[in-house]
Parts: sequence; C-alpha cells; structure tokens
Amino acid sequence: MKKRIVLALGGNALGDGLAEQMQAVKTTVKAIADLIAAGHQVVVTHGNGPQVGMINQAFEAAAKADSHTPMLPMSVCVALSQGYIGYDLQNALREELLERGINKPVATLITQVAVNPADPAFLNPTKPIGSFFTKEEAERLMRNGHTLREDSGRGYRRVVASPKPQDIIEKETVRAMLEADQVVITVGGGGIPVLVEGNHLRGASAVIDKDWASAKLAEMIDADMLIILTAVEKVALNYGKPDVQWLDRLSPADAHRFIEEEHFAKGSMLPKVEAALAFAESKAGRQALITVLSKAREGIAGKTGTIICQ
Ligand SMILES: NC(=O)OP(=O)(O)O
Repeated sequence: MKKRIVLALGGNALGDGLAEQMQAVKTTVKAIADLIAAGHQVVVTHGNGPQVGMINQAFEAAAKADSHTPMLPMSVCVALSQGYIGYDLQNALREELLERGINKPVATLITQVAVNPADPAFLNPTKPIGSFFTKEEAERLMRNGHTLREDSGRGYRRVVASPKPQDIIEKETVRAMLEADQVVITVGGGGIPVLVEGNHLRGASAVIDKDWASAKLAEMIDADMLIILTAVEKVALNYGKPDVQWLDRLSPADAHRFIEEEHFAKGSMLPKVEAALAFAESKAGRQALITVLSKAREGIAGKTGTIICQ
C-alpha cells in the first residue's frame, strides 16, 4: 500500500563536516529514492546538531576577532543550517531520482516552528549542539558563560534550550507540494523556532528536537507513517547489556511503561520513542517506525525495525 511518509534522518545520515556531509548524503538518498520509486509520498526531515553548533561557533569566533562580523541569533543559525543541509540533500536526491528515470521536483522549504515562550525548556537547556570538548575545555568555556553538559559518555557539548513544537507555520505549503507530487525537505534541524506575536514571528534562541518536530509535522499533514532513522535497527530494553531485548512492536501502553521504567537513554533513544509514541497516539491507524536508514524499506513492509502503533 502506498503511504504518506515523514522520514526523519539522524546525524549518521549526514556525516560530520562539509566534505563528509556531501559524501554521506549520496548513500542516504539511495534509501530515500527506493521509497519514492516504490510509490510512497515522502517528506524528508533531518537533524542539525553538529551543523548548527559549527555555524554558531564560527560566527562567535569571527565576531570576537572582527567587530564588523555580527553574532548570529540561534534562530538564524538554524535557518542557515536548514539551507546548507537542504542544499546538499536536494541536489543528491534530485540526481539519484534522475538517474533512475524519475523526474520529480525536489525542494527544501525553509520552515518555521512555533514554540511556547512559557515552555520550561527555556529555563533548562538540554539540547547538545556542535563539537565535543574535553572536561578541561568545557570548564574553560563554562567560566566564559557557556552551558555545557556531558553527552552520552562521548565528551562535553554546548547545550541550548529545546522547547516542544506547537505548530508548523508552513504546513500548508508542505501539503501543497505533496499534492503537486513534489518531494519536500522540511523542518530541518527541528525547524526555525519562532514565537508568535500577532502577525509577527520572532526568532527564539533554541534548537527544537527534530524527532519531535517531525512527529508534529506528520500529525499536521496527516501522514500514515513517521519513520525515525537512527544508528540501531530496533529499539531495545537493557541496551548494551547481555540480556538485551530487541523490540519488534510496541503498543502505546508498553511504550509508556518502558519510558516510566527509564529503559531509554535521555537525549538519545528516549526522545525518539516519545516522539514516535506521540504520533502513534494522535490517531488510530498511524504508525511510527524506528530503524536504520538501510532497513527503512523492510521496516515499512513490517519485516524489521520497531513499530509503535495503537
Ligand atoms: N535539531 C536536532 O534534533 O538535531 P540533531 O538530531 O542532530 O540533534
């Protein structure tokens, strides 16, 4: 059955750095093109943690060295990351489709996502961005007013506020592009966070979680399936332990229970399961799939990955 799918790409689909990203997307788009060739309507979303951190740090360093260079607000850094990642993705996907004889327009939509100014996330930054630092480097940066946290045993990273998405401002444009049989890359990096002030949208200093933004988009465009791509084929209980238990299917009740029992790592699998659950619970028949990019097609066919549905 042909489905309307929101496909959320994780960091490993994009690689690190400019040259690596251009190379990584060439593999990534093959899996996306497989889904399009199978007749599915595909909306591509993606993260931006390393890229938005790089942009932010580069402008900060340049502004310190040269008073003519501005410090960029985080909302503008997210906008730049959407453009830069989307540019690589749309060109690679366009080329891959043309090589398969599929002549479909592919475009990146600069997308804004409304957040609540009273979201408690603004008072408690948790979203890691940019490169990793040693403990000593992190302590020096913290003395200079930055907030850093240890990230999953891999080193220290800067953290920023990550409020929950409330509305996708350009949702009608996404829908129109889908109905015109176009492929759209949207809510990149979780979308540009904005505060709605009457007719004015004011950029907020935050980076929205791309899995939560993708779930909100999937709900708003009435997608059949949300696919969250990550580094593992399935969600697991006791991950990394001898008694690891891989999960094929999760009911919302089980997903809630496993979240309460703290089976999923914060800042890693937890937001993916929570976002997938939110989409699956939003309407009967909606399915969320968590798997690796190379298994997406098998996952849609129910052969692998973890499916969350009512
Ligand atoms: N915005 C966002 O969630 O990016 P990452 O997935 O790269 O952290």
